[in-house]
Amino acid sequence: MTRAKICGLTTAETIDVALDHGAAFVGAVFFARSPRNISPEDAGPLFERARGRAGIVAVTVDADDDLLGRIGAYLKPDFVQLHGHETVERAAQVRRLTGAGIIKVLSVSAVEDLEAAAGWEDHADHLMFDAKPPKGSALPGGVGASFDWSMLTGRSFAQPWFLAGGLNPKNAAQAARISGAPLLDVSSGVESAPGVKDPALIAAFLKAVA
Ligand SMILES: O=C(O)c1ccccc1NCC(=O)[C@H](O)[C@H](O)COP(=O)(O)O
Repeated sequence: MTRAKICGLTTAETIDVALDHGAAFVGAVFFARSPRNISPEDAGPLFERARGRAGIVAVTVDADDDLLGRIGAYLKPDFVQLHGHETVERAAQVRRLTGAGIIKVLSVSAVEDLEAAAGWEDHADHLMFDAKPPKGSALPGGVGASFDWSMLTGRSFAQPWFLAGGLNPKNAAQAARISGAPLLDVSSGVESAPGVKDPALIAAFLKAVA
Protein backbone atom coordinates (compact mmCIF):
# COMPACT_ATOMS: atom_id res chain seq x y z
CA MET A 1 0.00 0.00 0.00
CA THR A 2 1.29 3.44 -0.94
CA ARG A 3 0.57 6.36 1.37
CA ALA A 4 -0.12 9.84 0.07
CA LYS A 5 0.13 13.54 0.83
CA ILE A 6 -2.40 15.94 -0.61
CA CYS A 7 -0.71 19.33 -0.89
CA GLY A 8 -1.94 22.90 -1.12
CA LEU A 9 -5.25 22.48 0.70
CA THR A 10 -7.11 25.67 1.59
CA THR A 11 -10.67 24.63 2.50
CA ALA A 12 -12.32 22.53 5.21
CA GLU A 13 -14.25 20.54 2.61
CA THR A 14 -11.14 19.38 0.74
CA ILE A 15 -9.21 18.62 3.93
CA ASP A 16 -12.14 16.48 5.09
CA VAL A 17 -12.25 14.58 1.78
CA ALA A 18 -8.51 13.92 2.03
CA LEU A 19 -8.84 12.69 5.62
CA ASP A 20 -11.95 10.58 4.94
CA HIS A 21 -10.17 8.84 2.04
CA GLY A 22 -7.08 8.04 4.07
CA ALA A 23 -4.50 10.71 3.21
CA ALA A 24 -1.43 10.13 5.38
CA PHE A 25 -0.34 13.79 5.12
CA VAL A 26 -2.09 17.06 4.33
CA GLY A 27 -0.16 20.15 3.26
CA ALA A 28 -0.53 23.91 3.48
CA VAL A 29 1.58 26.14 1.22
CA PHE A 30 3.21 29.27 2.64
CA PHE A 31 4.58 31.00 -0.45
CA ALA A 32 3.15 34.34 -1.57
CA ARG A 33 3.40 33.66 -5.31
CA SER A 34 1.46 30.38 -5.08
CA PRO A 35 -2.26 30.22 -5.95
CA ARG A 36 -2.45 27.91 -2.90
CA ASN A 37 -0.86 30.38 -0.50
CA ILE A 38 -2.46 30.64 2.93
CA SER A 39 -1.43 32.56 6.06
CA PRO A 40 -0.35 30.68 9.20
CA GLU A 41 -3.13 32.49 11.07
CA ASP A 42 -5.78 31.07 8.68
CA ALA A 43 -4.16 27.65 8.30
CA GLY A 44 -4.00 27.03 12.07
CA PRO A 45 -7.72 26.65 12.79
CA LEU A 46 -8.41 25.12 9.36
CA PHE A 47 -5.91 22.26 9.71
CA GLU A 48 -6.76 21.49 13.33
CA ARG A 49 -9.33 18.96 12.02
CA ALA A 50 -6.38 16.88 10.70
CA ARG A 51 -4.51 16.70 14.02
CA GLY A 52 -3.88 13.05 14.94
CA ARG A 53 -5.48 11.80 11.71
CA ALA A 54 -2.78 12.76 9.20
CA GLY A 55 0.60 14.43 9.34
CA ILE A 56 0.21 18.20 9.01
CA VAL A 57 2.85 19.60 6.63
CA ALA A 58 3.87 23.25 6.20
CA VAL A 59 5.36 23.78 2.74
CA THR A 60 7.94 26.58 2.71
CA VAL A 61 10.46 28.06 0.27
CA ASP A 62 13.53 29.61 1.95
CA ALA A 63 11.20 31.00 4.62
CA ASP A 64 12.46 33.66 7.03
CA ASP A 65 12.39 33.35 10.82
CA ASP A 66 9.27 35.49 11.16
CA LEU A 67 7.19 33.24 8.87
CA LEU A 68 8.58 30.06 10.47
CA GLY A 69 7.79 31.41 13.94
CA ARG A 70 4.20 32.14 12.89
CA ILE A 71 3.88 28.69 11.30
CA GLY A 72 5.13 27.10 14.54
CA ALA A 73 2.81 29.20 16.69
CA TYR A 74 -0.43 28.96 14.68
CA LEU A 75 -0.26 25.73 12.65
CA LYS A 76 1.97 23.62 14.92
CA PRO A 77 2.87 21.36 11.97
CA ASP A 78 4.18 17.82 12.30
CA PHE A 79 6.60 18.53 9.44
CA VAL A 80 8.02 21.50 7.58
CA GLN A 81 8.66 20.77 3.90
CA LEU A 82 11.73 22.65 2.65
CA HIS A 83 11.13 23.40 -1.03
CA GLY A 84 13.87 25.98 -1.59
CA HIS A 85 17.66 26.08 -1.35
CA GLU A 86 17.85 25.39 2.39
CA THR A 87 21.10 23.97 3.81
CA VAL A 88 21.34 21.29 6.49
CA GLU A 89 22.26 24.06 8.97
CA ARG A 90 19.09 25.96 8.07
CA ALA A 91 17.06 22.76 8.45
CA ALA A 92 18.31 22.45 12.03
CA GLN A 93 17.21 26.04 12.70
CA VAL A 94 13.79 25.33 11.14
CA ARG A 95 13.38 22.38 13.52
CA ARG A 96 14.17 24.62 16.49
CA LEU A 97 11.92 27.47 15.32
CA THR A 98 8.87 25.31 14.57
CA GLY A 99 9.28 22.19 16.71
CA ALA A 100 8.50 20.14 13.58
CA GLY A 101 10.25 17.38 11.65
CA ILE A 102 11.79 18.02 8.25
CA ILE A 103 10.81 16.91 4.74
CA LYS A 104 13.58 17.97 2.34
CA VAL A 105 12.66 18.33 -1.33
CA LEU A 106 15.27 17.42 -3.93
CA SER A 107 14.54 18.63 -7.47
CA VAL A 108 15.15 15.97 -10.08
CA SER A 109 15.64 16.06 -13.83
CA ALA A 110 18.58 13.65 -14.19
CA VAL A 111 19.71 10.59 -12.24
CA GLU A 112 22.69 12.53 -10.77
CA ASP A 113 20.22 14.72 -8.89
CA LEU A 114 19.42 11.74 -6.64
CA GLU A 115 22.95 11.90 -5.19
CA ALA A 116 21.98 14.92 -3.09
CA ALA A 117 20.01 12.53 -0.86
CA ALA A 118 23.24 11.34 0.82
CA GLY A 119 23.89 14.80 2.24
CA TRP A 120 20.54 14.80 4.04
CA GLU A 121 20.81 11.40 5.77
CA ASP A 122 21.13 12.77 9.30
CA HIS A 123 19.24 15.99 8.72
CA ALA A 124 15.77 15.19 7.34
CA ASP A 125 13.02 12.82 8.48
CA HIS A 126 11.69 12.34 4.94
CA LEU A 127 12.90 13.13 1.44
CA MET A 128 10.77 14.19 -1.49
CA PHE A 129 11.90 13.75 -5.09
CA ASP A 130 10.00 16.35 -7.12
CA ALA A 131 10.40 17.31 -10.78
CA LYS A 132 12.55 20.33 -11.53
CA PRO A 133 10.09 23.02 -12.70
CA PRO A 134 10.39 24.32 -16.27
CA LYS A 135 12.78 27.28 -16.74
CA GLY A 136 11.10 30.57 -15.89
CA SER A 137 8.43 28.98 -13.72
CA ALA A 138 7.18 31.27 -10.96
CA LEU A 139 6.90 28.33 -8.57
CA PRO A 140 9.44 25.72 -7.44
CA GLY A 141 6.65 23.15 -6.98
CA GLY A 142 3.01 22.55 -7.69
CA VAL A 143 3.47 22.98 -11.44
CA GLY A 144 2.50 19.51 -12.70
CA ALA A 145 5.93 18.75 -14.19
CA SER A 146 7.18 15.16 -13.98
CA PHE A 147 10.44 13.24 -14.43
CA ASP A 148 11.33 9.71 -15.47
CA TRP A 149 10.13 7.59 -12.54
CA SER A 150 12.37 4.68 -13.56
CA MET A 151 15.37 6.65 -12.26
CA LEU A 152 14.14 5.58 -8.83
CA THR A 153 13.49 1.92 -9.63
CA GLY A 154 15.35 -0.34 -7.19
CA ARG A 155 16.92 2.57 -5.25
CA SER A 156 16.85 2.73 -1.49
CA PHE A 157 17.33 5.74 0.75
CA ALA A 158 18.00 6.22 4.45
CA GLN A 159 14.64 7.92 5.05
CA PRO A 160 11.08 7.27 3.86
CA TRP A 161 10.60 9.19 0.62
CA PHE A 162 7.91 10.80 -1.49
CA LEU A 163 7.62 10.83 -5.26
CA ALA A 164 6.10 14.11 -6.49
CA GLY A 165 5.56 15.95 -9.74
CA GLY A 166 2.83 15.61 -12.32
CA LEU A 167 0.92 12.88 -10.51
CA ASN A 168 -2.84 12.51 -10.92
CA PRO A 169 -5.52 9.84 -10.34
CA LYS A 170 -4.76 8.21 -13.71
CA ASN A 171 -0.99 7.79 -13.38
CA ALA A 172 -0.51 7.47 -9.59
CA ALA A 173 -0.63 3.67 -9.35
CA GLN A 174 1.77 3.25 -12.28
CA ALA A 175 4.13 5.87 -10.82
CA ALA A 176 4.21 4.03 -7.50
CA ARG A 177 4.82 0.70 -9.20
CA ILE A 178 7.65 1.92 -11.44
CA SER A 179 9.43 4.08 -8.87
CA GLY A 180 8.81 1.86 -5.83
CA ALA A 181 7.90 4.99 -3.87
CA PRO A 182 6.43 4.31 -0.42
CA LEU A 183 4.82 7.79 -0.44
CA LEU A 184 3.26 9.92 -3.20
CA ASP A 185 2.57 13.64 -3.19
CA VAL A 186 0.12 15.54 -5.38
CA SER A 187 -1.13 19.07 -5.83
CA SER A 188 -2.15 20.36 -9.27
CA GLY A 189 -3.22 16.88 -10.43
CA VAL A 190 -6.20 17.02 -8.07
CA GLU A 191 -7.32 20.55 -9.03
CA SER A 192 -9.99 21.85 -11.39
CA ALA A 193 -8.09 25.17 -11.79
CA PRO A 194 -4.84 26.50 -10.29
CA GLY A 195 -5.30 26.54 -6.52
CA VAL A 196 -8.81 25.04 -6.65
CA LYS A 197 -8.80 21.52 -5.23
CA ASP A 198 -11.46 19.15 -6.60
CA PRO A 199 -12.97 16.83 -3.97
CA ALA A 200 -13.75 14.11 -6.54
CA LEU A 201 -10.17 14.13 -7.88
CA ILE A 202 -8.74 13.95 -4.34
CA ALA A 203 -10.94 10.92 -3.61
CA ALA A 204 -10.00 9.30 -6.94
CA PHE A 205 -6.29 9.83 -6.30
CA LEU A 206 -6.44 8.26 -2.85
CA LYS A 207 -8.53 5.34 -4.12
CA ALA A 208 -6.01 4.79 -6.93
CA VAL A 209 -3.09 4.39 -4.52
CA ALA A 210 -4.89 2.49 -1.73
O1 LIG B 1 2.01 23.88 -4.64
C1 LIG B 1 2.55 25.01 -4.65
O2 LIG B 1 1.95 26.02 -5.01
C2 LIG B 1 3.97 25.16 -4.18
C3 LIG B 1 4.53 26.41 -4.18
C4 LIG B 1 5.83 26.59 -3.76
C5 LIG B 1 6.58 25.51 -3.34
C6 LIG B 1 6.03 24.24 -3.34
C7 LIG B 1 4.72 24.05 -3.75
N1 LIG B 1 4.16 22.78 -3.76
C8 LIG B 1 4.85 21.69 -3.18
C9 LIG B 1 4.32 20.33 -3.30
O3 LIG B 1 4.55 19.53 -2.40
C10 LIG B 1 3.61 19.87 -4.56
O4 LIG B 1 2.63 18.97 -4.15
C11 LIG B 1 4.64 19.17 -5.46
O5 LIG B 1 5.51 20.12 -5.98
C12 LIG B 1 3.94 18.43 -6.63
O6 LIG B 1 3.14 19.33 -7.34
P1 LIG B 1 2.27 18.83 -8.59
O7 LIG B 1 3.22 18.49 -9.70
O8 LIG B 1 1.39 19.97 -8.93
O9 LIG B 1 1.50 17.64 -8.13
